[in-house]
Amino acid sequence: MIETIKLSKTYKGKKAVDEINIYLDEGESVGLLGPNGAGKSTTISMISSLLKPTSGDVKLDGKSTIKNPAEIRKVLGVVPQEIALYEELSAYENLKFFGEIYKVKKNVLEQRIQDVLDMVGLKERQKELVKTFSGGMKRRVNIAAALLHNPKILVLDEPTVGIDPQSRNHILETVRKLNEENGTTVLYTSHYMEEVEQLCKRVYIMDHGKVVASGSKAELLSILSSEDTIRVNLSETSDELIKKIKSLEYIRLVDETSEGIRIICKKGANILGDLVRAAESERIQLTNYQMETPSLEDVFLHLTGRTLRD
Ligand SMILES: Nc1ncnc2c1ncn2[C@@H]1O[C@H](COP(=O)(O)OP(=O)(O)OP(=O)(O)O)[C@@H](O)[C@H]1O
Repeated sequence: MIETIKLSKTYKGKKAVDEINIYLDEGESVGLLGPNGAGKSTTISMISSLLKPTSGDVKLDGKSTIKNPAEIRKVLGVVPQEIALYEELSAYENLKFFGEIYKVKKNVLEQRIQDVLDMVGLKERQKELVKTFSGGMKRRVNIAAALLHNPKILVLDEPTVGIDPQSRNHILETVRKLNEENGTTVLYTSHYMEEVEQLCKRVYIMDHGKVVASGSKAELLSILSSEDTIRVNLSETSDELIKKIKSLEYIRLVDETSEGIRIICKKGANILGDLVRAAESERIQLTNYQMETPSLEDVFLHLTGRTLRD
C-alpha cells in the first residue's frame, strides 16, 4: 500500500532521516518506535506529504506521491504532535471547519462529525469550547479531525504524550478499534514501548535517523535469544560498582534503574557469585535478583546501547 524508498531528509547538513525503507500493507498496524530526535516525526511528515524529502520516494500503490501528493492526501489522515485547534470554537465548530478544509462533501459532513465525535468519545461535549478541554481531550478532537474524510490510512505522531491516563486509554482503544473493526491501516509512532506492543503487529525501531531493526514482536525478541536480562535491586548504587560489573567479560550492558541495575549478559553466564562479590567489596547490599522476560525495550537497549527515554 505505502512504501518508502531510501527516504531521506537533511536539515542544514544534518541527516534527520537517513535512507529508510519501510512499508505498510493494507489493514496493518505498524509501529515506529524510537527516542526523541530519532526522526519519527520527520519520517511521517514525509509519508503524509507534508514535508518534501531531500531524496528518496514515498509510493502509494506503486506510484510516487512526491510527484502527485493529492492521491495520498485523499486516503491518509494525520494526527500531528502539536495540537492545531481553535480554542475559542467548540469541538463541533472546529470539526466543521476542518471538514470544509478537507473538502468533505456537505451532505455527509454533519453525519461524519457525529460519527468521529462518537469514535473519540466526545459526542456529549461537542458544544463546549475547546479552551475548556484538557490536553487529552484536545488530542481526541485532533484525532477526530484526522478521521473526518474517512481515511484508509491513519498516521499518529506520539498521540499520548503528556496527557491524562483516561484520554490515553481512550485513544489507544479508538486506534485499536479503527484498525481491527474498520480495517484502517495504522502507522503509530511512539517512544512508549508498551503502546506499540499493544497496538502494532509489526514494528520499526528507529535511532539517529535510521531503521535499526524491524519485524514482529517475536522476531525482534529473537534478537535477544543469546542473552539474559537480570534485574538487581541494591541498597544503593555506585559508579565503582557499575564499573566492576561492566568489566566482567560476559556482560553486554548495565543500565541503572530506580531500584538498582538491569544487566544484559551472555545467556547462561553464572553471574550471581560475581555480583555478590562486587557488591560486597563496595559494601552494597544486594536485596533482590530476578531474571526478566525480555521486552522490546531490551531489544532497543541491545541495539542502541540506550534506553528509549535517554
Ligand atoms: N525543521 C527542522 N529544522 C532543523 N532540524 C530539525 C527540524 N525538524 C527536526 N529536526 C531535527 O531532526 C532530527 C529528527 O527530529 P524528529 O522530530 O523527526 O524526531 P522524532 O523522533 O520525531 O522526535 P520527537 O519525538 O522529539 O519529535 C532531530 O535531531 C531534530 O532536531
